[in-house]
Amino acid sequence: IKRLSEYSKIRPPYPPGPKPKPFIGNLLDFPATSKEYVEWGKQYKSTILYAEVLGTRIVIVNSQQDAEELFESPTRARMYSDRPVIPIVPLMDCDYNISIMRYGEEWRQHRKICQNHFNAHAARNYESIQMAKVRQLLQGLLDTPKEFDIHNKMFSVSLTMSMMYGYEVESVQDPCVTMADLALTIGARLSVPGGSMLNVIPALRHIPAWLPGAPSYEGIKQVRALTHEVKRIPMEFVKKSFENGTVTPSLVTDFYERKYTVGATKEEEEMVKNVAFTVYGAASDTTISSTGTFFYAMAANPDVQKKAQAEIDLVIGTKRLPTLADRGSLPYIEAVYREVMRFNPPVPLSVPHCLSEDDYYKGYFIPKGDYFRYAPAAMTHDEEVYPEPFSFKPERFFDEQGNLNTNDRILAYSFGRRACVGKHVASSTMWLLIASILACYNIGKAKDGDGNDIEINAEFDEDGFLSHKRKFECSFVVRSLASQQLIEETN
Ligand code: HEM
Repeated sequence: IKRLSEYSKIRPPYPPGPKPKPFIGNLLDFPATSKEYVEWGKQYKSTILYAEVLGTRIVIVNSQQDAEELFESPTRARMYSDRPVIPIVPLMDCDYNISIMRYGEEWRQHRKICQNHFNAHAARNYESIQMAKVRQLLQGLLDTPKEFDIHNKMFSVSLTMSMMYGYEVESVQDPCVTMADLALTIGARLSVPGGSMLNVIPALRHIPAWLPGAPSYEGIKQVRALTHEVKRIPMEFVKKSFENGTVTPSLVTDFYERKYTVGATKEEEEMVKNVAFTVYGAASDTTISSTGTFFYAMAANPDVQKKAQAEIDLVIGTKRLPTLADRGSLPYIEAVYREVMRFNPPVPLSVPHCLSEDDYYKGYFIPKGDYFRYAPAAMTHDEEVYPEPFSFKPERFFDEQGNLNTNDRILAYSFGRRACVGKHVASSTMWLLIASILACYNIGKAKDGDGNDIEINAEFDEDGFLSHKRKFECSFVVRSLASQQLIEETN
């Protein structure tokens, strides 16, 4: 097709999608939620779709098969691994972030550090921190069960800060947490194509801020100042812990141990810091989202919960908490984990990739420079693959003989060379959390003042990047005195 179109100068069409309006394109009809992509797919009878927003061309893939072909086939993987240039990113001092780096040598070197520290084998090094944080979570749920949302957040951010810096977060009000959250929220809002005029017309940055019509720099300055602090505070902490002899193992402290003994270059130091800063943003909210989905799924599906608890009681008993060594012996818990990640992929519409060369696929033209996104939420709700996709059914991951089936690919971690490099850490964290909470707690509906069940809404909210369970109430009741003692003894 490529040769033919070059020869005839007639190119194949873009994939189907809604007709763009002048200048704004599809800004007004661009889906606000991932469910709408499934509808678009049905409406335009295609698993590959096309839209334009303020001059940015966006291709969206709704099917796993297409995503595997485009992101992973040896002939295409490289072409689909770049990230779009977002002009506002360097102005906010956010170009340290690996997940938005252009595909190239700088990204490759950072990715290598990530792979060395988060591959399947290395991920096991984090088990003692994961266990300690899960136990703190269990204790928090015992002390103030109604505050399960806060415990969820505390678990995720304290785990990440501990793994990266050995930094002990005291509360979700820790300045490092509040500032990072604010920087990520404002930064994400400004980084989308329509988030700032600087993304649409980069040359506007040459207009002095005092001139009428100049773009606003308020948000940019705020993100820059917050990013500076979020980088400074944990590094100060690491420095002090070396001075005071109170260092605990973590990615950054291990690096400095090495630097002070065998030496390391300044470039390596910068890269390790960049990895640690990136992981806070990449790991925290995604884990919070997955845990929120798990809490909801258990409260709304008591039968699933009972089945999972029966398996834990049979295999582990009630005298100890689960460990990662139990993972292979608890297939139903494994299926609950897979179903949590399927039911609500935390990033329902992927981080944008960018095409580095023109491509021709399924008779469509996909030009170089296009934003390329895939919709994991559309894939994990494909009725052909997952019948009754909006029901929470871990049973879908078993074969007819009652063994776990081979569908163990977690689509929420994405495809190809930019796929989540922390997926082994994320997987063990989520598994341990699920097994430990089910071992100790019954999650159920909360009661109102008259003792009636409070119904749980089934809604999830999407902010353009992440999907989170909408706020709901539920109860955490410790399963037995033995469970309570286990929690208290281990804290
Ligand atoms: C449930 C938890 C998690 C989910 C669902 C998740 C999902 C994702 C997704 C969808 C991407 C973008 C992939 C793409 O662009 O195609 C990503 C990138 C990334 N993730 Fe995760 N993630 C999780 C946890 C983690 C953890 C625990 C770490 C680190 C320990 C991590 C580190 C990263 C990094 C560094 C990137 C950027 C990779 C690159 O651009 O080369 N993530 N993740």
